[in-house]
Amino acid sequence: MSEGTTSGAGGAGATAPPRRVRVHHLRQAKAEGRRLTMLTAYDAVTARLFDEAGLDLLLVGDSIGNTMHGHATTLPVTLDELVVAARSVAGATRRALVVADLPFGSYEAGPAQALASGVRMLKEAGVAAVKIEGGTRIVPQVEALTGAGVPVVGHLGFTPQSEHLLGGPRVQGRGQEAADRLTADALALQEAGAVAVVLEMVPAPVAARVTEVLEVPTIGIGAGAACDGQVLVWTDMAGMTGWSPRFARRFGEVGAALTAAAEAYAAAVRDGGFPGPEHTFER
Ligand SMILES: Nc1nc(=O)c2c([nH]1)NC[C@@H]1CN(c3ccc(C(=O)N[C@@H](CCC(=O)O)C(=O)O)cc3)CN21
Ligand SMILES: CC(C)C(=O)C(=O)O
Ligand SMILES: [Mg+2]
Repeated sequence: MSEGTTSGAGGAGATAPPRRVRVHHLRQAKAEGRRLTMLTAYDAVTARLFDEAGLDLLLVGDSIGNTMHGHATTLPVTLDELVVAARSVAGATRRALVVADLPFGSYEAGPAQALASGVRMLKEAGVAAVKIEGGTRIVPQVEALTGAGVPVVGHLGFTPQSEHLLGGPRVQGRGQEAADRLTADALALQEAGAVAVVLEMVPAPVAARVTEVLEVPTIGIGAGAACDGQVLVWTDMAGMTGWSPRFARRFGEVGAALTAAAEAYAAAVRDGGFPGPEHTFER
């Protein structure tokens, strides 16, 4: 889905902003067979880089808890924390559609709670959609958000906010009954108004079937190649971590590059090579 990166085609000049990806483009991309690309981002620095790289969607994930705040799970992340991160991402993004997770405890109580949290994300952070975990049990929340103009992305399969209930990071939807339940959940989310559904740690044939029956796109993470799009946690994608889930691929060694830059800086300070005359105000 890269058509929006060619800006200025209408004669508006080289400085015309790229066309913004919007929620109605998601179904359109699926119908036209264009794969959707999504990465997490937690701050303005990475959001600008990923937006310039042409990513279609950026997810301000509650994985910020693991990746940036050093928690073992996503559970401690608060709505206040995620609103700050989402505001940074949305403010630094020109083309990508920005989606923010609603964190654990900010939507489960019911439609009113979900709506209050979703409205904060659009009003205070300026994102275009929110993502919530769960199927049939959160349909009232999806309906309330959608009805109020807050687009919702669903999230099925392994849902990290329920990891204690699920017994850890486990593949979900194995076996006929579980696969049928997952498919029914996906259809229920779409019926309630979800604009896309993330499938995490789902057997590839099950994700393929869900992708086939849905009109809205599926975005997979550990869910095989048949999904309409893919999402990864950026620190896994860029090689920032020692360990990553099996479903992630390192597309770079940014962690090693950053360590090398920091070492070079420290060495130059120690040996007097930095700052040089060009970095110095003589008067
Ligand atoms: N860095 C990072 N990457 C992620 O993809 C991610 C997060 N953090 N935090 C939020 C959730 C949690 N996720 C996780 C967490 C752990 C595993 C894990 O331990 N997987 C094992 C076993 C999987 C199995 O075969 O059952 C693995 O080896 O990949 C997977 C996904 C995915 N999300
Ligand atoms: C792994 C993705 C889908 C997510 O929810 C997150 O990064 O929080
Ligand atoms: Mg998440």
